[in-house]
Amino acid sequence: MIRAHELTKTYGGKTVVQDLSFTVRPGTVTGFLGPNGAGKSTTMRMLLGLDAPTHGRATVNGRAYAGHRAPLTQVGALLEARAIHPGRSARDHLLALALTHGLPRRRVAEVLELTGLSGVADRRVKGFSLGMGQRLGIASALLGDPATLILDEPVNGLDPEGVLWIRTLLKSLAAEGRTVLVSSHLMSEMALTADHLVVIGRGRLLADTTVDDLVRGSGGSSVRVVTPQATDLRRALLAERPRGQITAVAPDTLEVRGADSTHIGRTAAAHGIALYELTPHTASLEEAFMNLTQDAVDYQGATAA
Ligand SMILES: Nc1ncnc2c1ncn2[C@@H]1O[C@H](COP(=O)(O)OP(=O)(O)OP(=O)(O)O)[C@@H](O)[C@H]1O
Repeated sequence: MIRAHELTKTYGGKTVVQDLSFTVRPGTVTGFLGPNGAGKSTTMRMLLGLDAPTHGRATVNGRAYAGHRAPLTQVGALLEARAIHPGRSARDHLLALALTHGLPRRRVAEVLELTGLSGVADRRVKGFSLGMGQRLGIASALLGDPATLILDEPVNGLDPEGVLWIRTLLKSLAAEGRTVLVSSHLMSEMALTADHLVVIGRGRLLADTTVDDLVRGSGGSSVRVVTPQATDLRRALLAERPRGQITAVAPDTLEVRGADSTHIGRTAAAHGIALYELTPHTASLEEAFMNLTQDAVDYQGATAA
């Protein structure tokens, strides 16, 4: 379990994380999302005791990170900036980590196997691809068999097979009852991996909700209707639900928000209106994220007119 309570971080007068409170529960994968510069890495560093909050506090498994006697057995972390000695092999890197933290040697072989690195365990890290380095970072995070994992952009640099592997791994770690907090820029990937989401923008909490509720609540879902009686259907739908939003995207095509396809189909049947097409469109997590964060984006590209 991870708890952030009123976490605030100020750098040289600029507040980059502000009054952030959330709880990450065991047994689920929680996605940590936010536009570039939103404060995700800073928050993760505060959770791990690498940055001191200006105000507020963070606990992992009931204590501040620094308060744990054997932190690697409590929290495994993968941060973007990794410091791995390039001349060392993966096995030696993990062995050094295990020995300095009082962890059993057998864990080294176990995590190498788990992360698919057994075959390259004795190669020097300096020859590793980005994806292999990422796997080694995850192996290090898992070394202490921790109940909580905090991973900053773990799919960075992974190929599609690697992305699938990490998705499966994170879900199985959560299914074992662990707490898993994972940041990512890839919304489509988070939609497949996470059950719960904490979304921040400009250092503030924007949403702490399930993936389903975020998508549903974004108002992005609509139904596309093709009918030769578009005007009649629009009138019939508005008579029943005056607050519904109906946009004519072509003379015979309506985009309806605020009514599902069952309701639209029944209304059309009741008025003898023929339908040629009735297609529900559910907003993607990407769309929901854009809706939620559009006012909290620091670096926005110009939109073509
Ligand atoms: N050590 C530091 N000193 C000054 N400013 C910092 C420091 N670390 C982060 N910042 C600033 O804090 C803000 C949040 O940065 P952070 O890296 O936490 O965001 P992020 O959400 O992880 O972004 P990204 O998705 O781009 O990695 C940025 O404006 C960044 O420039």
